[in-house]
Amino acid sequence: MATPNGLARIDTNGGAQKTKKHENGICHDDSSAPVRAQNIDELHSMQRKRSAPTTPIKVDGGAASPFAAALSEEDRRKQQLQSISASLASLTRETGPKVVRGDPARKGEATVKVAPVAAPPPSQPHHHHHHHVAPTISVSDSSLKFTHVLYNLSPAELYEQAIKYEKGSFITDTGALATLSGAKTGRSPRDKRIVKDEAAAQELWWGKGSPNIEMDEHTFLTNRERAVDYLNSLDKVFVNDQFLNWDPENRIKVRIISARAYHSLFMHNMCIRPTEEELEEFGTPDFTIYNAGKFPCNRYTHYMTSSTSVDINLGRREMVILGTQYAGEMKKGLFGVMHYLMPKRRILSLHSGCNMGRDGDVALFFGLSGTGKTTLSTDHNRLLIGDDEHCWSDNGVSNIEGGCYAKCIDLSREKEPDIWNAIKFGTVLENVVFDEHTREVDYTDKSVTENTRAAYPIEYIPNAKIPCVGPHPKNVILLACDAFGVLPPVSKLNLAQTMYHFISGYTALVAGTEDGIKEPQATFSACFGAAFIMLHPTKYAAMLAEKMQTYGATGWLVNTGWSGGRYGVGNRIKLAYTRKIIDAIHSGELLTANYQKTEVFGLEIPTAIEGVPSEILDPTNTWTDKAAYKETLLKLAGLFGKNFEVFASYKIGEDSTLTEEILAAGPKV
Ligand SMILES: Nc1ncnc2c1ncn2[C@@H]1O[C@H](COP(=O)(O)OP(=O)(O)O)[C@@H](O)[C@H]1O
Ligand SMILES: C=C(OP(=O)(O)O)C(=O)O
Ligand SMILES: [Ca+2]
Ligand SMILES: [Mn+2]
Repeated sequence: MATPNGLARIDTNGGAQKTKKHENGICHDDSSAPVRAQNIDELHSMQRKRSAPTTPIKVDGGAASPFAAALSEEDRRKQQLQSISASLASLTRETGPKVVRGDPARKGEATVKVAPVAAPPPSQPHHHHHHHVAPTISVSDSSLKFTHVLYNLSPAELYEQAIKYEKGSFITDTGALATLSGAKTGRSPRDKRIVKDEAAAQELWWGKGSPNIEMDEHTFLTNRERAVDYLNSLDKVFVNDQFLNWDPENRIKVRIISARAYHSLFMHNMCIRPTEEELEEFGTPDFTIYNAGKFPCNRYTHYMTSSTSVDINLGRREMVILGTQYAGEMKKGLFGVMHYLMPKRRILSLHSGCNMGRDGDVALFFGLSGTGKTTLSTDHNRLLIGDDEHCWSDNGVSNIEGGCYAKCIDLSREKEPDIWNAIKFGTVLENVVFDEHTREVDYTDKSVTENTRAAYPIEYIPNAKIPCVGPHPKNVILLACDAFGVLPPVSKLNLAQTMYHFISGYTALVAGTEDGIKEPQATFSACFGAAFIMLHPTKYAAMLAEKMQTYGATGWLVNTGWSGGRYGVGNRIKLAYTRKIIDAIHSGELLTANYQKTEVFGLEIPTAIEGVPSEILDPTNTWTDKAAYKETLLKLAGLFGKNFEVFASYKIGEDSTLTEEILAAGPKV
């Protein structure tokens, strides 16, 4: 099998061998073709060329079969690059830069040979003239420039790009790509803008409490131009063409144009990765992101409060990112778009994790950031459908994404083995600190940020359910990390209570993590994801109520936060106990348990759960200072009531009795 120079199994035959292999139904796998390369450089160039997944269809140069598809590989590439060039054209220009495929650093290699194929200015004829034509007024400088497109590179290629060109990129001891996101290590919800055109003014939720801060079309175009100009000024850009939503009927095609290999690898992991065939037929994307995050926004345009601007234009189906390199901005930006597109199709978009038991019982895990969606949906005994973003249609649930984005602060192999093991080659590790020499990551180190993250393809979790779809949910679990320590570890909710808590979207986080005890901060985020919803929360709530009723799903409220006192006095509920509670929900054990009702919040709490000390199930037992407990409980109830005031005047669904029941389902102060 080994070739004469000892290099076994490398196809040096330019792909021609591939077509030969199956001739007459016989697989000539053992035939060793002569090495055609004259030197090692040539061999390397062939090896790279053959293996590059940037060639989405049949290997080029292979014996062109008379039965080949109508569109030649070259024409297809040409179309693809023209479409990217059009993407990169600003609005005042007729064309973008001349985009070519491949890394400019690999001069003279085959990747560059595909040549300038960008749309020529309309005044210039396509062919015949090889002499230089002076630019006309309709041609700007940028359309004369070459921008190399690194199109759907593989993780290995993206590693090389990141390590070679991006400061702060390193390979960790387990093979992950450690990288830094720059000054922003979390999302910037206050800098997110939505273009309020006529349709958006009608359809979206605006005003008090809404996350949608308006932007006019002109300001959007100013920012878009700034982003496009920045991207065009670069030698090379990364382009990802991928999908969102595993439901084949409701799949969305997205294109992400970015300046960093880190961003391209992140989206490679987080979106659904197309097969070669799917990429071949990709066509025009439904939505495009221009990520110029390394470049600040123009502070002199309207609406800007900082150098960061994340702008969504639903009409143009575009998103522009300036002044933040935090990669989560892209994934959550697209999630916002899905929160608009899916309800139009009567599909409910959910900020939740999702998993499924071996006998098909599906659970949803709603919750704000840090409450446990990723941790609890990643369960060794169950199939993972997804950790963060889903759709619930008439056919069941589907994951929107192709990957997971786990928090890794204090990550341990013992407590979260599946996430731990997913941090390997291909995974993006953001803002972690590691040993300079061993490259061993210290997950307890918060010196860059507490929001350290790992982004990995969902198949890195051994029991991922691929395709990531499942039947209608049986359990709807609302997660709240209650730093006040007064919510019970688990409560069973009726439908009205489920809606009340879904619309409230409560969690409480600790203000600071150091210098002693600080007051926990209550956060209310409608639908457990106010930052991403586009319509009024009651629209999503009505859809959820209808679906839960139709399919008979049970609601649960799980406190993954404090017990036995507020933050600083009590302790965070042990993850092992929360897992036992979740197990009892999945198994059905909790449906038939004995319940008692709590004061103020009126929650039904079980008296016993296998594997969990019974005394922790009722917070009145765990607080030693009973007066402090009551005071804190009333304080939190007051915050809930105040938050819900804005929703009191809205009707939920067609039936006004449900609305009244929901209003009555809140705490009584
Ligand atoms: N009882 C608990 N339940 C869930 N998570 C817990 C618990 N105790 C500590 N944690 C930690 O809280 C974090 C939850 O974060 P994560 O699952 O990423 O949240 P989300 O996906 O909702 O943003 C993890 O770091 C997890 O280890
Ligand atoms: C990516 C995010 O989601 P989560 O914290 O819910 O995992 C985020 O909020 O930036
Ligand atoms: Ca070839
Ligand atoms: Mn998560």
